[in-house]
Amino acid sequence: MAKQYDILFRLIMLGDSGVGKTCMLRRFTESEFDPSHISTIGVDFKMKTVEIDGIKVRVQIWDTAGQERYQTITKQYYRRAQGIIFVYDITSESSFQHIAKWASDVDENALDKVQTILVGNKSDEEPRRKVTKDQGSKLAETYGMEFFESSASTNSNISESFIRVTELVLQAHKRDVDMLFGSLDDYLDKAAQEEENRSQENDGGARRTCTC
Ligand SMILES: Nc1nc2c(ncn2[C@@H]2O[C@H](COP(=O)(O)OP(=O)(O)OP(=O)(O)O)[C@@H](O)[C@H]2O)c(=O)[nH]1
Repeated sequence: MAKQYDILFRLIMLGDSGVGKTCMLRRFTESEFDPSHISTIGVDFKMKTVEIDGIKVRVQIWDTAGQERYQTITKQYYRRAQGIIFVYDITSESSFQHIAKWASDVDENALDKVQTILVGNKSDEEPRRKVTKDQGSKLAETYGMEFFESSASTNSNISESFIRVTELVLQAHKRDVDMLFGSLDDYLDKAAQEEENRSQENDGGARRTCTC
């Protein structure tokens, strides 16, 4: 059977227990909202295919447990993610403060090239708001991330957040994607050129230090 997508990326959702990670994911992948809170145990995942600039991207989205006791397990998934969605709840100041902890865990465990965004969920809960939009946006700026406020309940900014992080991942891996879509000739020419460069370097005895 023909492949239904062109490229696969892994995204991971991180944030305190109860901020709405599972609800956001269900809203995005199944267009559903379930108001009950059944804490995720360890890690769960869902898939969805989105089309960006004519490229069919299959996203595998890992929904992690926010509870502290599962963090040894969840950290093992960080290195395999190309994109991360940090989530806090706009009605919970502590979930917002803990973003610093989630971000530092990612610094220690994730890939250098990983793309991140910050999402303040439950924007429908305006009367119970504890974290202003400005605070969210400033924190995101500090970490060099893009920022969204979303609501899984009213379906506000849910697909926008998931699609944006996928676009960022796609841009960050543009070279691989171009290679995938370039003609075989281009690919072979490039491989031959690289091979030639390598053999010239070896012949000259020159050694280069990779700074990547
Ligand atoms: N008002 C409102 N409630 C929400 C929203 N998203 C989630 N909730 C509620 O918040 C609670 C927790 O949602 P979950 O999605 O289970 O939270 P989680 O972050 O996955 O929690 P863990 O699995 O324990 O890490 C549930 O009772 C949801 O109904 C939202 O956008 N608005």
